[in-house]
Amino acid sequence: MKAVLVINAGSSSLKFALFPTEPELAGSPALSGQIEGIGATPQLSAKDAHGERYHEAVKASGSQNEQHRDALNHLFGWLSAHNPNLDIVAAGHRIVHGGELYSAPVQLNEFVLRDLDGFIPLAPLHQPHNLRAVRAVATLMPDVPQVGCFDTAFHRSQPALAQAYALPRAISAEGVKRYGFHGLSYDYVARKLPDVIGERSRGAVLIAHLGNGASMCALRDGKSVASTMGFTAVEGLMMGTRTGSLDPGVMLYLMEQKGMDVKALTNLLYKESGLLGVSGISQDMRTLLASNAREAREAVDLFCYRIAREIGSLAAAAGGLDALVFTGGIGEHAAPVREQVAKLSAWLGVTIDASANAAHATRIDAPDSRVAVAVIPTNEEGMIARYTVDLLAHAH
Ligand SMILES: Nc1ncnc2c1ncn2[C@@H]1O[C@H](COP(=O)(O)OP(=O)(O)O)[C@@H](O)[C@H]1O
Ligand SMILES: CC(=O)OP(=O)(O)O
Ligand SMILES: [Mg+2]
Repeated sequence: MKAVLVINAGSSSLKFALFPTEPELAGSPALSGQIEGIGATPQLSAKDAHGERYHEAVKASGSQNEQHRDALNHLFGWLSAHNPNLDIVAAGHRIVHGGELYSAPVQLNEFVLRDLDGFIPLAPLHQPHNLRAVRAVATLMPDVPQVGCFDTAFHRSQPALAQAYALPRAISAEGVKRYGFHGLSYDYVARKLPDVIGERSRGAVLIAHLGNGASMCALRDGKSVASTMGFTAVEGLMMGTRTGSLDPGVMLYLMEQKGMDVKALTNLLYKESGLLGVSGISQDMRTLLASNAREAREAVDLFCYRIAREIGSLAAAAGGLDALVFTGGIGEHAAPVREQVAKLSAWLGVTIDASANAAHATRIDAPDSRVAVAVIPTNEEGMIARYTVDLLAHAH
């Protein structure tokens, strides 16, 4: 089987998919899955096109970085053992940060990788793992062309104003500006919009990508005009373990009064806060929704409140609100979160239908809702496969 291998490497997980290139890239993978729990007890789970499921433990030890390497080696061994005729013709990767240099997918080589190494400090939870996966494929399969697809690229259509921070010009000129992330997800959902909301897809649309990382994007005519994430993937919404927007004065206070250094602050902002920090129980929305603890309730309430506040802000950036779309693990599956966000956004004309919402229907707006409300499952891997095939087709 000739296939494109798609890799989406996160801080503790490695998502993968194989998309057959023949007879046509139909958009559905022959095999997809992930290795989760890298750094603790990594487990591989996958399912094939026939619905068969696979689960196995992954042997990995040592530091997080060593475990990532072990996980990749395990994945390649597993893929070839399960697909004896597998012929990987290309690899497509999610690369979180493309900075100002990369505003479209690009074929990866050592020079491009060196540019991308420069963005590691801007996305410490993602970029090093993304690039490690590219280099591992290059070592194992040196002849396989590889394509990088950037989370930041979709947002390069934003007006300069939406990308600006109120910093001195010299610092802004160095590239300290708002980039925005989850662009592969927004691009995928934006392409689906006309089928789901018709003409309104040309108007003011807000997409809420609520996963482990969470952000929102305002679109006009299908193009990004503003987003909640900025220079790094920590700004904006409250997330699984990330703070989202925080008064910068809090950081100065913690440095001055508590003696916290860069490492401690990075841990605090990226790993110890968000749903996990506020609840003290879990970063997993499923666990929090199932819990009776007051702290779990407070974490979910704050998560929804922050989304509703940002909806107001993005509606201002988009000049209105014609449609609100939920996607990502939480957006697609957590009906109580959608309900709470909709209630807080009633003043903007958002009303949802309780039974459609409970059933995770594609359209969940009530008949009298002024704003269309939709649930569109995202497919970052499918988007990467499409970009990869398109780019390589044009390269030859
Ligand atoms: N059925 C569900 N109900 C509520 N939350 C869910 C459900 N399924 C997944 N989630 C939540 O989705 C989040 C993970 O989202 P996902 O988009 O898969 O994350 P990632 O950013 O790692 O790709 C977790 O908080 C998880 O609890
Ligand atoms: C950019 C980002 O936050 O990604 P993820 O949702 O995969 O953590
Ligand atoms: Mg994600």
